[in-house]
Amino acid sequence: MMIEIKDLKKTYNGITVVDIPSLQINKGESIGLVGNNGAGKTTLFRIILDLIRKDSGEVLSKGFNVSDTDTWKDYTGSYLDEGFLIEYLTPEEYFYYIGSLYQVSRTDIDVKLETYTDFFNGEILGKKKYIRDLSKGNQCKVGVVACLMQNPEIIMLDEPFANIDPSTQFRLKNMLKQVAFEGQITSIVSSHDLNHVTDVCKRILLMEKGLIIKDIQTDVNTLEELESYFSVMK
Ligand SMILES: Nc1ncnc2c1ncn2[C@@H]1O[C@H](COP(=O)(O)OP(=O)(O)OP(=O)(O)O)[C@@H](O)[C@H]1O
Repeated sequence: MMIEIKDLKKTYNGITVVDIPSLQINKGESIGLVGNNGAGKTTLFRIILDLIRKDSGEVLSKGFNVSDTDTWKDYTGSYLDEGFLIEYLTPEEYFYYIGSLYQVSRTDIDVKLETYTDFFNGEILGKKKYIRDLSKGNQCKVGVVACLMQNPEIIMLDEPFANIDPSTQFRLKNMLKQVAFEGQITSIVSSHDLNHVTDVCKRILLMEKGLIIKDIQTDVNTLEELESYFSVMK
């Protein structure tokens, strides 16, 4: 078991924004998290990463409570927003810094960066630009690649497709599919793009008002099922 959630509740001003009595995510699963604006996806991510306080319940990562332990940080790669980057560094400096935290040498970082040449599309490396001066989409690319540089056992990405161009979406999908195919890395990816998540993720969690109202193993009918749910909601 990679992640286990028990009796989790979070409220803001008396309104419940996350309410998950029980959820288990197994090692190697690829999870797509969908739900309309305000459904609670980002809040759930932040609770799993121990970035915000929950009202009750617990999140266990490989059996250990994320609020009481730090070991999960060694194998958890996440990119939720630009706040996860260090904006006064260039992308290279940032990748080396991440490498130094995770015992990955500069040479190994350079070798890995070679494999992202197409993904970066000539706009990230060698530009002597600080991360703060990159476009939002390019910042997202840096954040996603930084996650993968950490040799993580689990990656968590919040709307990674939102600001990236169609070619990069395609490449990111292939990267995530590869990760899912290899089955070594557990992934949780939120998206408003139902095509992307059903294409990439083998299991879809649908959130509405803090609740997980559908938990589906992706099959040929899943896209249609989700589309009909969201069209009813309009
Ligand atoms: N710091 C906060 N104070 C008060 N309410 C908050 C706070 N953070 C989130 N919320 C509320 O919690 C609910 C869930 O928000 P959340 O950002 O988790 O949704 P989401 O599913 O990620 O939405 P989106 O698709 O728009 O990113 C929303 O109603 C939001 O307004």
